[in-house]
Amino acid sequence: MTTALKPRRSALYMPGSNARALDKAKTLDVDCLILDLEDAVAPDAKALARDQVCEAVRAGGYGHRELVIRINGLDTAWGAEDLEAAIAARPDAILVPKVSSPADLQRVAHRLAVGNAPAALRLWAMMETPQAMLNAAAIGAAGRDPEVRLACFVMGTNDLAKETRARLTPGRAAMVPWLMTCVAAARAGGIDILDGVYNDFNDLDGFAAECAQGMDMGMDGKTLVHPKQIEPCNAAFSPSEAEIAWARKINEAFQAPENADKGAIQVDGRMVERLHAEMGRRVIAIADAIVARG
Ligand SMILES: CC(C)(COP(=O)(O)OP(=O)(O)OC[C@H]1O[C@@H](n2cnc3c(N)ncnc32)[C@H](O)[C@@H]1OP(=O)(O)O)[C@@H](O)C(=O)NCCC(=O)NCCSC(=O)C[C@H](O)C(=O)O
Ligand SMILES: [Mg+2]
Repeated sequence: MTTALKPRRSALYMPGSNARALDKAKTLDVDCLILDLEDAVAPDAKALARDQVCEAVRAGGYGHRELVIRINGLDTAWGAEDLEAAIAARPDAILVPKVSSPADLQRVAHRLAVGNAPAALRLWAMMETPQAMLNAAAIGAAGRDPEVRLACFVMGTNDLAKETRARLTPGRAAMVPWLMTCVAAARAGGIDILDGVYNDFNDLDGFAAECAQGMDMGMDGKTLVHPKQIEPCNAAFSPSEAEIAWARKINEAFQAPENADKGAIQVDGRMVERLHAEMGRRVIAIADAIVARG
């Protein structure tokens, strides 16, 4: 299923056990909030986190921000209860951790159907296991199955590093093949994809470099661990004024009567095809959606 065009430049994780962070999130200029019940929450705090997160989602007050609850895996002691509580709370999406096959998503989707979850509630999938890298195409293909409701991949580079023993180095050479495999799988499935987190949140230069790399890779946005990463992330994943101007220029050029029957034309000394105009229309739509979101 093709998701509606919405900016997902920045997605901030926050531990569901941190009431202060849940409140503060209402003031942060972030596109998505991932309210975490999984790895950011200690076992003793799981029930408290579930209650706080579901109450916060029910109470609302988060404005344009897309609300996503990350549940624990269904193979854990908390997963089934998290899922039922999340369905009842009605967030925009439920993020399923450690997805390794389409069956992992189908199981959750079945619970959504049985629990009469609202039609608008989507599934997001954490891509963070070695099996997920090997099954990326099949998992992404679930995006074409309306019953699964899959809308977005989220790269879990910390778990991926742990499970594969690959190192997270500047430039992420070891991760690039997996990141690009998942970008291709997401696009084939018609869904969005968000890049993994940058743990060293005080290193804003390193963070900016990784945002630029994610943008070059085709990521729709990046997941974040700290509020200070939001502003540079939004800037990196927003179309620049120059990109918007170029997009408008090539669309206007193709609309000119003399170009009506042409597939390729010259604009400012560069060859431009209709596919570039199509790409430009997406840039303009994203820019308009960012403005509309306020
Ligand atoms: C890393 C942190 C624990 C640091 O927290 P803290 O020591 O409180 O930092 P600061 O003093 O600098 O905080 C300043 C203020 O900002 C608020 N804050 C901090 N982080 C967040 C946040 N994530 N969301 C909302 N608000 C936040 C503090 O409350 C302070 O506010 P104030 O009191 O008004 O001054 C912390 O940043 C943190 O917990 N980050 C998120 C950790 C997390 O969720 N991790 C799990 C996801 S990462 C992952 O697992 C990805 C994937 O699965 C994979 O495998 O890769
Ligand atoms: Mg993880």
